[in-house]
Amino acid sequence: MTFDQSKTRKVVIIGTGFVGASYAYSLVNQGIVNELVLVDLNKERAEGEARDLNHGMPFAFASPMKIRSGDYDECKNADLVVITAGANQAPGETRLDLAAKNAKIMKGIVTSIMDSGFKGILLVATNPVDVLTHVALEVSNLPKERVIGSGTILDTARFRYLLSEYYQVDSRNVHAYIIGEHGDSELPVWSHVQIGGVPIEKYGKITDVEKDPDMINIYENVRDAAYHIIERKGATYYGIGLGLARLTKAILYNENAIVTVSALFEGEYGIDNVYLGIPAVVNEYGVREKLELDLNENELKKLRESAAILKEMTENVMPKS
Ligand SMILES: NC(=O)C1=CN([C@@H]2O[C@H](COP(=O)(O)OP(=O)(O)OC[C@H]3O[C@@H](n4cnc5c(N)ncnc54)[C@H](O)[C@@H]3O)[C@@H](O)[C@H]2O)C=CC1
Ligand SMILES: CC(=O)C(=O)O
Repeated sequence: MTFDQSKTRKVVIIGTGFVGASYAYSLVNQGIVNELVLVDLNKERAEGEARDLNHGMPFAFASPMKIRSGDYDECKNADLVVITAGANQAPGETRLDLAAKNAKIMKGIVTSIMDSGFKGILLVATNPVDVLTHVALEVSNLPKERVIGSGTILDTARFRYLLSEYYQVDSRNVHAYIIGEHGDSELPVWSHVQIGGVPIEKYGKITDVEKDPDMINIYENVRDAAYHIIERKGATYYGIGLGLARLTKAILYNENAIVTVSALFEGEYGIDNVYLGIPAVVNEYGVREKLELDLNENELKKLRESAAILKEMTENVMPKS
């Protein structure tokens, strides 16, 4: 794997807790950026993370990176700013329970980013990610293509992993999407699941995939994965750290990659003015296009229900200007 190093690629991470630090570590391992700046309310923490990461540089696989802690002025010439700051879930809490608290934090952070003169792409991971990406859009006034949420990238990865374990095939040969809310109302697009290009009902010799107990169990384990991990270790971070690195590569290397991000719906699937997880083509300009999946009636109904939940929550917490 070699990357074009002729261009400087600068990323600023806002929030260097579990998620921000895991993402930074993934970037270092994959050598995706040249310059990485860590910003946190807790400046000591950001500085400590920067020092620790720098000490791994002699072991890094790719070209050396410049890593430092800093402040919002660093966003001015950044290609990408990734927001991972804010409260995470306590055991038993839903992502939506964090909405009011994190919307206030998001407003302050995005205002500071924009005050720097930032003109790049904003990527949001803070939960509830769909709601907060919409807040980031409103506060930043950036074009909608350039305000992206990590959406269901992690849920889709969990889904592919669990299917790959069940069928004992490489997860990279499983094609499957989770769409809608990154949260309790998310849904699996069973009608489009393929193993090595073969539809799942044929591959798995299943008559009705939506009613199959093993497949329902897989979906429920995807939906509830964060709860299961938070009960055991307090937070989730490696999976999303790698997912954010994947999105970073898609953006900074103009990959036109199809990834399940949270993007603004504007009438697609009969859904308007709400951010939701959907497979989309992502490149250096942000979201180039959302895929128009041929959803069945049940999937469409569930997607619209998920959208309605998020829309109401977004309206409730959207900061007044
Ligand atoms: N989108 C996804 O798939 C996932 C999202 N998350 C979300 O990521 C967020 C962060 O989670 P963790 O890293 O585990 O939390 P954490 O508590 O470890 O880190 C949060 C960091 O944000 C910083 N912070 C708080 N307010 C700030 C502000 N105004 N400006 C700058 N920094 C500020 C804190 O000082 C802390 O270092 C949570 O909302 C969590 O739910 C977590 C996992 C997956
Ligand atoms: C915490 C969270 O959003 C997740 O692990 O999916």
